[in-house]
Amino acid sequence: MLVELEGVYYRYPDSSDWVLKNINFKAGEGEFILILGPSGCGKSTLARVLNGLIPNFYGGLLDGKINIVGNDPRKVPTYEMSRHVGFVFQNPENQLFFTNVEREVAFGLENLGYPPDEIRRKVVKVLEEYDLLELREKSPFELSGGQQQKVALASVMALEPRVLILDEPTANLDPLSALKVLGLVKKKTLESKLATLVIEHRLEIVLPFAERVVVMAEGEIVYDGDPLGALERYGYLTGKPFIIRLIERLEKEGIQLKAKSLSPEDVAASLLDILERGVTRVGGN
Ligand SMILES: Nc1ncnc2c1ncn2[C@@H]1O[C@H](COP(=O)(O)OP(=O)(O)OP(=O)(O)O)[C@@H](O)[C@H]1O
Repeated sequence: MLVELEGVYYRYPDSSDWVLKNINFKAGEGEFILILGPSGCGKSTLARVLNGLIPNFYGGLLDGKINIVGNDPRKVPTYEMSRHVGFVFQNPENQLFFTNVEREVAFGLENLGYPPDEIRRKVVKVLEEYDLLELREKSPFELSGGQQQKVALASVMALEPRVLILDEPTANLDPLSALKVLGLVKKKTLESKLATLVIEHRLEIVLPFAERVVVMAEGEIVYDGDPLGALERYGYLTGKPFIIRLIERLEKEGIQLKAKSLSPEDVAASLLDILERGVTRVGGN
């Protein structure tokens, strides 16, 4: 397991009650997990526990068993945690500081004391991987929202973290850029055996990538399971994604899709199967 939380409670220095209550959560290699829940339920607070900003930066009272890639954030400084846990903020502008993309990506590695030639090698590799090599001399602030998001992601990925947390990664992106960024993250999660946690409201875009959904409410985890179960119980939290509305609309017509998952590939395969075999209506109107 890369992440193990057992009976975790947390309160900020000025909170009147626990903000996280009895959190039991594990995440292993290659998992892509979507974290859902209404505003104020504790999603960002949970992310801060995982990257060590809680308690190292925020203070407060943190209780319970915590193991993040073999580390307890209460015993390890935040910069050391950043080696293991990559965190991409909702607004990438807030984590970009330098006058060119290359410097931006190199910064974290310099901070961790890597030798210059190793830094150069790692920077080029990550810039290539994220299709940013041509933009290496540009200021991150001249780039589009999608490109900035990729630079923020590349800067974090250059440190080769085992756990990746994305806080509303698609908030500033058009749907196509959002799909591209998430596709890249999903690929990386599987290839490098990361545990990736995505906090996101735009279910429509993230759901097809997630095999596991965690729903939080008032500081507790109230659901941890497959995406369909989460939608059945908590669909009202965010509105149903397009793909679910499509499946329900077809069911109304008596056409049942036998998709293995909600990924566009599986839904398309199921639709093609129907086209090939012809429609067999079951009930419906
Ligand atoms: N720095 C802080 N100091 C004190 N209380 C805080 C702090 N940050 C968040 N809180 C409180 O902790 C609770 C959980 O907030 P958190 O930001 O984790 O929720 P969230 O689910 O991420 O919300 P959103 O979706 O709006 O980002 C809320 O009641 C919030 O007011």
